[in-house]
Amino acid sequence: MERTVLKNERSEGEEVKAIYLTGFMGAGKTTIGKKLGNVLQLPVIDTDEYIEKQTGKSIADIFAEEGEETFRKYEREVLKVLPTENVIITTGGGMVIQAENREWMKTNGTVVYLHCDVEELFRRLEHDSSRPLLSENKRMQIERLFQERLPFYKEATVTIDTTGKSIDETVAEIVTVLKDQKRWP
Ligand SMILES: Nc1ncnc2c1ncn2[C@@H]1O[C@H](COP(=O)(O)OP(=O)(O)OP(=O)(O)O)[C@@H](O)[C@H]1O
Ligand SMILES: O=C(O)C1=C[C@@H](O)[C@@H](O)[C@H](O)C1
Ligand SMILES: [Mg+2]
Repeated sequence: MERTVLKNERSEGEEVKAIYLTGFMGAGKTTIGKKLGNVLQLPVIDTDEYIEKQTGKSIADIFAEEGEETFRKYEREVLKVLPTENVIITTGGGMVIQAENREWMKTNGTVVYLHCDVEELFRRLEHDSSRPLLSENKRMQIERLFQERLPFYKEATVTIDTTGKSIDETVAEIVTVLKDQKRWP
């Protein structure tokens, strides 16, 4: 994986630790991360998009041609080559399943878990066909994976419940919590 170096947009002494957004597929990490980046004036890197660029393949093709194990290896690698200051990193839904990744994110940044209940996740993902792990029995797969992963998501520094909230409301709540916890100046 190629290392990414960002132009430092914050003044010296103003560095903030990376903000990692975690959560289940459809929780809104990618969507909310982009808006949060606008509000906080921080660059945003999405690990799924980064892997797609580096490999020149879609996530679906990586799963189909190289298998999930290889995709998980790319996820481990990508975290290590991304900056750990002055950046928002929106992760793939399965980033937290590897202990090594959870440790890395906790050590190097603030981990913000975007929670969403299963009903709403299902509504958001019902007509989506881009996620290889939800290709059949979508409802059952969401419920099973969600229960399996919940303990890992809960290891986050901060949990934000997005259920029933608009994208803008969630963004505003993240900013408030980061400021309250002195994780954002
Ligand atoms: N209130 C809401 N908050 C977040 N997303 C919402 C909301 N309402 C609808 N959506 C839609 O749900 C989808 C969330 O998808 P998004 O790709 O951001 O999720 P993700 O967490 O990045 O998933 P993945 O783990 O697969 O990368 C988007 O299409 C978004 O427009
Ligand atoms: O939850 C998951 O395991 C995944 C989520 C997506 O972001 C992609 O990383 C991929 O579809 C796998
Ligand atoms: Mg995403």
